[in-house]
Amino acid sequence: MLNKYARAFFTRVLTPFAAFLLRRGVTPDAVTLVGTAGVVAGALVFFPRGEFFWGTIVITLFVFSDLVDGNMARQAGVSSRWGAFLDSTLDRVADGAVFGGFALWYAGAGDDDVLCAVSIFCLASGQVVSYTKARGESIGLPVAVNGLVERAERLVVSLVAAGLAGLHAFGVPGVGILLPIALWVVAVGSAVTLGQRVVTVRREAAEADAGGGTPRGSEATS
Ligand SMILES: CCCCCCCC/C=C\CCCCCCCC(=O)OC[C@H](COP(=O)(O)O[C@@H]1[C@H](O)[C@H](OP(=O)(O)O)[C@@H](O)[C@H](O)[C@H]1O)OC(=O)CCCCCCC/C=C\CCCCCCCC
Ligand SMILES: Nc1ccn([C@@H]2O[C@H](COP(=O)(O)O)[C@@H](O)[C@H]2O)c(=O)n1
Ligand SMILES: [Mg+2]
Ligand SMILES: [Mg+2]
Repeated sequence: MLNKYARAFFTRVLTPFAAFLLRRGVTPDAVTLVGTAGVVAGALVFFPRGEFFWGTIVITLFVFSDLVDGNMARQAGVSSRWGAFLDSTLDRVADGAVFGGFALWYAGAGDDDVLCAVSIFCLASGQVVSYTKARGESIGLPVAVNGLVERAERLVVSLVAAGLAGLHAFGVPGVGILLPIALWVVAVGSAVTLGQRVVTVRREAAEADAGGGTPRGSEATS
């Protein structure tokens, strides 16, 4: 949903900044790499210590690089298969760090086994949700569904909640509950999204197989 409705807005807002970086000789790949490093550092330095406010601020400063890199590549006319691969692969790394950071907090000083497990479920299910699309497309299917909770939703819901929960450290009462709520929402939403994508791939695969088309890709039927 956010990908559909918010992307156009952020493209407009970030285009001048992307153009500025290109003029300074910065490459889209550099933005992809630095952005991912910033998200990973923000998540793994701050979240395991329960410093959710500062962790979220650092991550937010870097996570928008994921919208800037593609914007730069398109403006410069250098969009490439390598860039697409790098972007998607490093998205998985960044997501792993964010939800891994939550899991480390709950496994340590946060001391909550259930929320640790929910965080790990968010991490794993998010990766599988993305994999369904990548694998479906690799065997020549359109995978014409995005589902309830895509990556943008997973990040926005969990980071907004983490940022607000972090205000607890500044004396704001009652905000600590927001992060557990968000993690449960992302976990349930990811499970629903996984179901939506699997059902779609099953239908598309049945239609393609019935049509007698040859599956694309060397491993298509493995
Ligand atoms: C006093 C208050 C304290 C609270 C502070 C909180 C402030 C911070 C709050 C929120 C910040 C969260 C921002 C998160 C933005 C995430 C943007 C982003 O990275 O989106 C990525 C997404 C997908 O990009 P790709 O096409 O490159 O990725 C594909 C995707 O990963 C697929 O995965 P799947 O969906 O299938 O699981 C893969 O299949 C595919 O391989 C991969 O290529 O981009 C979008 O979706 C575009 C829309 C982005 C919408 C962003 C909305 C932001 C909303 C609120 C922003 C709040 C701004 C606050 C600024 C504060 C500054 C300090
Ligand atoms: N280093 C990069 C990063 C991205 N691309 C291209 O942009 C597409 C992703 O666009 P986003 O707006 O989601 O970032 C990606 O599929 C590539 O075509 C690139 O070339 N190099
Ligand atoms: Mg990107
Ligand atoms: Mg990306």
